[in-house]
Formats: sequence, structure tokens, C-alpha cells
Amino acid sequence: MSVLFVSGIDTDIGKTYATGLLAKALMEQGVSVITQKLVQTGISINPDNGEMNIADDIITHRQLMDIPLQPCDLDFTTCAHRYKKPASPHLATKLSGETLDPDMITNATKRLQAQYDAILLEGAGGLLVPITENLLTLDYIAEQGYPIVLVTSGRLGSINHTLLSLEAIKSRGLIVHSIIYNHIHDDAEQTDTEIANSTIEFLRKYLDNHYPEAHWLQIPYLKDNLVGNIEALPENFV
Ligand SMILES: Nc1ncnc2c1ncn2[C@@H]1O[C@H](COP(=O)(O)OP(=O)(O)OP(=O)(O)O)[C@@H](O)[C@H]1O
Ligand SMILES: C[C@H](N)[C@H](N)CCCCCC(=O)O
Ligand SMILES: [Mg+2]
Repeated sequence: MSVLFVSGIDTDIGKTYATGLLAKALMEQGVSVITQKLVQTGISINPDNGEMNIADDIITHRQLMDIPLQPCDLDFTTCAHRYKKPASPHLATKLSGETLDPDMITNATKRLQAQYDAILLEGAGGLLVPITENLLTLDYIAEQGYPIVLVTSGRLGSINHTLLSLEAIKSRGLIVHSIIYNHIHDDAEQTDTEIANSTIEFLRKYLDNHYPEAHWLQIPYLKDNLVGNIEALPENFV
């Protein structure tokens, strides 16, 4: 019945890819696992009926897991809070005229826990993104006490953003469960491999020294077909 919160050092860092690949690897280990999205902004609209689609990140998780959309997706249990504006949830919610109810998210997680052994809950953006005017993502997670999986990369600036995220997690007394290094930029011409490799080395050493219990994982650069694997996942990861 574990819940892991998958966050990242920023938006567009690869949380969705990491969540989907982690879920797939857990499934392959025989773990009954599902993913959930805290809140989806920038939702796509169904052109046939003008209604909001199932959360895009949930659809991508299922593609990466290589399973169809599940009943809990179709009834929106895995992501009820969906907003049109591709912005911070507090703004997207306000513009929609709706109110985001954090208890609804908690209740949905509990319903999923009754069905699955492990839930991977993906955030929106980074750890301190406001989900309402008065509630930061990390404060919601601190209320629930979920361990955190943090996604990072080798782009210039990642070291600082990663260490700041770790400090924020520590300040709430939460557990850093894992760091997932995403090889997101490996295909890009502008990638400086010297910087990327040094970032990996620095972060690994930093984890060893300060968070020896945390797992270090990596995900590969994926081509358009969304097929790939997280590197060897330890047994009893969740
Ligand atoms: N490993 C990867 N290989 C190839 N492309 C990647 C990889 N990781 C991320 N990307 C690219 O970066 C984009 C952003 O990644 P992703 O959607 O996973 O970010 P996110 O952190 O989940 O963002 P959000 O805060 O919106 O949820 C993807 O649409 C994809 O184009
Ligand atoms: C729309 C985007 N892709 C994410 N879903 C939301 C990112 C919110 C970031 C807010 C911020 O840090 O300023
Ligand atoms: Mg995402």
C-alpha cells in the first residue's frame, strides 16, 4: 500500500517518463502498481464533445507501462483535477472558476490503495509549486508523509536545483526515497557531456554522503515510440 510521490527539480524534467518507466519496472517485478497525477494543467480537449480529456500524463504513463487505460483512469480517480491553462495549478484553477480540493486527491489515493500495492503519485512542476493559493505541493505531501522520488538531469543548473529540492524535502522531515537521473538531453547537440557526466558524478557522491539510504536510478533518452527501461531496479523497491 505504499505511495511514492514523484517530483522533479522543475517542470518538463521528465517526471512523466520516469513515473511510467518506474511503474513498468515494478509491474515486471510482479508488483501491483498504478500511477496517479496530483493535478494536470494544460489538459487537452476532446474535439468531438469539447470536454476535457483524461489527464495527458496518465495517458503517457499507460503508454510507457504498455497497458490500456484502466477503469480508475476512465472514471478519473487517477486524476480528477484537470484544468485548461498550462500554468501553475493555483492559476489554472483560479481561471477555471473551480476550487481544487486536496481532500479529493487524498480520497482518490486511498481508493487506489485499496486496489493496488503501490501508487506512484506524480506532481505538477517542482516541489514548491502552489496547488492552491495557500497550499504548496510539498506542504500537501508533508501532510501525507509520502517518501519522495526526485527526477533530475544533467543540464547546466541541475546541481543547484537538485540540492535546493533536497533541502526543501529535508526541511519538511520527509524521506528522499530515490533520485532518478533522466538522460533527457543526451540526444541534443548542445549537450555538454563533460558537464552531464560531472553532474552525475557529483550527485552520486552527494547522495552517498548525505542520503545513503536513497536509491540512485537512471532513465535513458527515449525515441518517439516511448519504449525503454529504467536501469536495474532493486528488489523490494517499494
Ligand atoms: N528520457 C526522455 N527521452 C526523451 N524525451 C524526454 C525524456 N524525458 C523527457 N522528455 C521530453 O521532455 C518532455 C517533458 O517531459 P515530461 O512530460 O516527462 O516532464 P514533466 O516533468 O512530467 O512535466 P510536468 O511538470 O508538466 O508534469 C516530454 O514531452 C519529452 O518530449
Ligand atoms: C504546465 C506545466 N507543464 C506543468 N504541468 C505546471 C508547471 C507549473 C510551474 C509553476 C512554477 O514553478 O512557476
Ligand atoms: Mg508530467
